[in-house]
Amino acid sequence: MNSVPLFDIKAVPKAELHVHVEGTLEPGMLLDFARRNDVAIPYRSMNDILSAYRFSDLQSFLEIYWAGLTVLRTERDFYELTRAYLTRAREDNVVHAEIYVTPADHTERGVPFDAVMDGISAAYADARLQRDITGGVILCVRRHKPVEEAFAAIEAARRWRDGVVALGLGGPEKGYPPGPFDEVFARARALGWKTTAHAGEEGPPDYVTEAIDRLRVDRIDHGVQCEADPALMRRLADEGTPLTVCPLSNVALQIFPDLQHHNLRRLLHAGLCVTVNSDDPAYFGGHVNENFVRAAAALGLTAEEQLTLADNSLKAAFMDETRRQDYRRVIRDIRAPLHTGHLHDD
Ligand SMILES: Nc1ncnc2[nH]cnc12
Ligand SMILES: [Zn+2]
Repeated sequence: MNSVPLFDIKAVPKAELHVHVEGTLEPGMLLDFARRNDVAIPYRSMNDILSAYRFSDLQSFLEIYWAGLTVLRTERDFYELTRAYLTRAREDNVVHAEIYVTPADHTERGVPFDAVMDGISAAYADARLQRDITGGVILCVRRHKPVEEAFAAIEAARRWRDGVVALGLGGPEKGYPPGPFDEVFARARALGWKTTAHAGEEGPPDYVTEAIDRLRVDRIDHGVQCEADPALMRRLADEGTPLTVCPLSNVALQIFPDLQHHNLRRLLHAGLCVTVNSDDPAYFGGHVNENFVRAAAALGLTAEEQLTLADNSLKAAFMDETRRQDYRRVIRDIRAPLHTGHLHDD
């Protein structure tokens, strides 16, 4: 008799809520796009690229990531990049994906706003039909730039309203609290948009509090630093504010020394609505299922805990209600035999 649990995260439908499309640019694609668009890059081979991908903190990563995204120039590039991500995500049983894109990182290099948004929107339209995956763009505004840039991005993006699921805040965190963006976020809310912000990734718990109180966000991206503030932890649990946690990203950027020291399980047990995401999978070593599998192995996450994490992603998604309930029912059906002991291979 064998009692190895038959649990495979691939069988579990899930939403990915925190992934930067520019961070899905795999090294092979980066080299191809550089060649196709005649963009000079500091790498000649995959090995050059892979040896550059060692980071000491968020800033050291962002510098490499900003250099990499300069190879993206045309609508076709954004289409192919997004299509490749959505195809890969569907293999992980992602049924709904909300991808961050930062148009200002591209428009400041002369890439038209339309090329970014049209390319991504076309990839979503095809993926919806061909792969039954839904979602859309989280319009990312840059916290280290003037708020005027953010207001302009919102106005420019209104033409793609059907494809934009939310406004988000990203970029270097330390020294850039979210508060100054309060009116930007109020504008998004007035347009009926959902909102989210990176906070408490490497910045202090106060930034999480500020994002909730001043930006009035629906979700927090990362948020792992909240543990240093027990009152904030209780508040996040009581208010059910979802955290889009990215375990492999946090280790790659040395926020935790390794996955064994990640606080994901503690946050879950404190009653927070924690989700698992990839952030920048081409840079941090894995897509969403890899994040689940590696975190589960390092932290001893049970099947029950992993199902809760996946269910939280559906609860926290900005998605169609019927579709949400359909997939939450699938998770309930996977969960049921756990309680009757039939999951074991005996
Ligand atoms: N982890 C991260 N934090 C802030 N901004 C980002 N842009 C891409 N990845 C990011
Ligand atoms: Zn991020």
